[in-house]
Amino acid sequence: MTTLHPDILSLDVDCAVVDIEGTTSATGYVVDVLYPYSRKRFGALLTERADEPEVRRAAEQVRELLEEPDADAARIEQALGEWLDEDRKVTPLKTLQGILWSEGFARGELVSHFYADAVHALRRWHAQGVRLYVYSSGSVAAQRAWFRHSAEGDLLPLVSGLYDTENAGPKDTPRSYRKIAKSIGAKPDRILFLSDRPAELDAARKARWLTVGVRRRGEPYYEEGMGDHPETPSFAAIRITRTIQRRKNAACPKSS
Ligand SMILES: CSCCC(=O)C(=O)COP(=O)(O)O
Ligand SMILES: [Mg+2]
Repeated sequence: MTTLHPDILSLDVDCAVVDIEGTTSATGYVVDVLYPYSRKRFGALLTERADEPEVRRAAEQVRELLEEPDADAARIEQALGEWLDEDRKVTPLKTLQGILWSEGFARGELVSHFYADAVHALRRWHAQGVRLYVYSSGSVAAQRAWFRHSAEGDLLPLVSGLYDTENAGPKDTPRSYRKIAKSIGAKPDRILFLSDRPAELDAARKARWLTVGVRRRGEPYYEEGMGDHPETPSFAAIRITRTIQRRKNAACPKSS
């Protein structure tokens, strides 16, 4: 990484992978708008749509996590509510939220939030030919709806692939980042990861990715800081140069 100006981070990479909550978008919006939206609807989803394969599979995963094989819909709803209160990034919770949110976005009841600097940078990098990916604890279905239904319009065409805790694994585990790098076909040192959470940045670095902590005032990890990762308060301060001659096989093909 080169420093052009004390506040500008200049990086030479082929791909950027972005976290959502706290990084491209405000945690407050997720917690204040999306979480109550799902909480109100879990009961009906678990009872009226219990036979849908995704709902059945998520309910089964909740029972496994609780180690309560006979947990009924009411008990599962209670557990989901507790995980929401604790903001636990548990896969079946995220799957069920993803079902409800994507339907809410499609009906026009929800519109996603992006920080303006993130939208500008994603558009700029995409125009430069930088391949963009998302890695979030929110399910792939939720991510797709989130990017499609933003206040700035449909941002989904900017991204080449979406990763979550189901198709990649937990975000604080280096193995998940190795899996993503393999899936997108990029060398780890040609991938930039942007996140608000130091544990995720640590895991990405262990997988030999480049990391930048996005440290926005008012976000939950602001006070904790980004450890020893380079940090920025805004995507506006990140320049992607791609000056190194592209090597054979260095391209990042499209993924899921
Ligand atoms: C569209 S994803 C909604 C946000 C969410 O539920 C979540 O868990 C995001 O976590 P992140 O990994 O993006 O910090
Ligand atoms: Mg985050």
